[in-house]
Amino acid sequence: MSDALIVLAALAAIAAGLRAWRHLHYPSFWLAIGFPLTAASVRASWRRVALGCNLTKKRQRWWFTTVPGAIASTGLVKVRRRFQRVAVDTKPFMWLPLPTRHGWRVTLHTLEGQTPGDYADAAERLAHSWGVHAIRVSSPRPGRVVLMATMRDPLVKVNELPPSPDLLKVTVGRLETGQPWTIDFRTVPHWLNAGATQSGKSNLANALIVGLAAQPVALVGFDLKGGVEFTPYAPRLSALATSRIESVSLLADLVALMIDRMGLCRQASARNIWQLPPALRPVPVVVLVDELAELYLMADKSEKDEIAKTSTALLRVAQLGRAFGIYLFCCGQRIGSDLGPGVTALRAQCSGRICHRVNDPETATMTLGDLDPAALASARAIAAETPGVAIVAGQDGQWYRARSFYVSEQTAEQAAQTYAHLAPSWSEITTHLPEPITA
Ligand SMILES: Nc1ncnc2c1ncn2[C@@H]1O[C@H](COP(=O)(O)OP(=O)(O)OP(=O)(O)O)[C@@H](O)[C@H]1O
Repeated sequence: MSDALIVLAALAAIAAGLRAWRHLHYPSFWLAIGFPLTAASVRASWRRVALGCNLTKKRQRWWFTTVPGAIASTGLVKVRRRFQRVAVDTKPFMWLPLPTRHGWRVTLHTLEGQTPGDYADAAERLAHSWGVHAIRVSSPRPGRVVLMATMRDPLVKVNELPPSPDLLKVTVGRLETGQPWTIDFRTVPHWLNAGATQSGKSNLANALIVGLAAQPVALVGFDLKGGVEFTPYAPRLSALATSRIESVSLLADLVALMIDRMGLCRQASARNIWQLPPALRPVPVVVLVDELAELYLMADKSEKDEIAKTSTALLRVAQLGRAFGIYLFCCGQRIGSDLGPGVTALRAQCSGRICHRVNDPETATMTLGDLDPAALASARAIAAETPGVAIVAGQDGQWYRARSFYVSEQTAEQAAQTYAHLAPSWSEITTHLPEPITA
């Protein structure tokens, strides 16, 4: 009887302990106990880890060494200790690790002949040596490398979409560093968002619509999936094209609007609309394109002219739109050079790149190819079970693994209804424009 009671009491104590552990505030627990232990072990193991990851260099040092001396009367060889110059393995100097929300970071001084690329190549080996989820490498200035370690994948669960009060700036998710993932059209005006079906492209577009809906911007949609994606958001859209024919005319409007704004800026001696006095400044326009490939696919030769017009107009918007407050966000399952030179030229204009899970290596290469090859490898490794995870490049010239906040169609629809009164009418925006020449 008493044994059973002891077992029960022990089980109750373990259960209570586990509950308390689950409710511990992770960062404070991490700061108080986890981080000091980890930092000590990182510092203690640095020589071995650097040696194992080929990050050391041989340097000549004055060192006490043992050399064979004279033969003693016993017949044994006497050893002598001598101070002499020998080649020793030198590890890069490591500052004290600092705690971050999801792990730690540490600054290193590179050794002669080393580049940040050498550390990026060794990142996976470093992560395995220290038993962490991932190591990311950045270089704040020449001669310095920062290793950022994440202890566990911070993208397994991301929180609710926060409000986005700044104009043309939307926090759409979280980066693997724990920082917010922000799309800021004024910093990076044009974006390519690629991903296979069910990879999370539309979810990201939903997050953008929810973030921008409350802002004084005009939203324009090109929904080449027959309107199924953006029609529910029509109350907040100023214009929506759901077919190639409608796209040709809407793009002609956008080009005419851009030319009109050019004239306005020229008259006011301004280089862009942001230099205009607020009273004269026209409303910024964010153009959302879903299924980019549909704009370029040709079923028969009769569509050739239409495609050429669409392609040229979209490219002009991408080339000149930034200064005149017209921004692009283009989504596509497949963005390959086989779609024609228009796509390749458009891609070159889009400095913001988002690559969700993709089916073909070419789309990943087209989206991220001219970035670090490691970004490409990371994009190919995105699992189907993690929709919304993407490799993101843009703002600061670096690439990151990130995950968008989950935003259901219902939430985006509700935002579109709530802020429908903020949608500028397209006819008002374009009323003073000359008739576009479509022939
Ligand atoms: N960040 C996310 N977190 C959790 N679930 C997500 C996330 N993003 C997308 N999902 C889930 O993945 C599913 C597919 O997402 P979404 O519709 O955005 O994919 P898609 O790439 O637009 O697909 P398609 O090209 O077929 O329209 C959604 O039903 C949603 O439940």
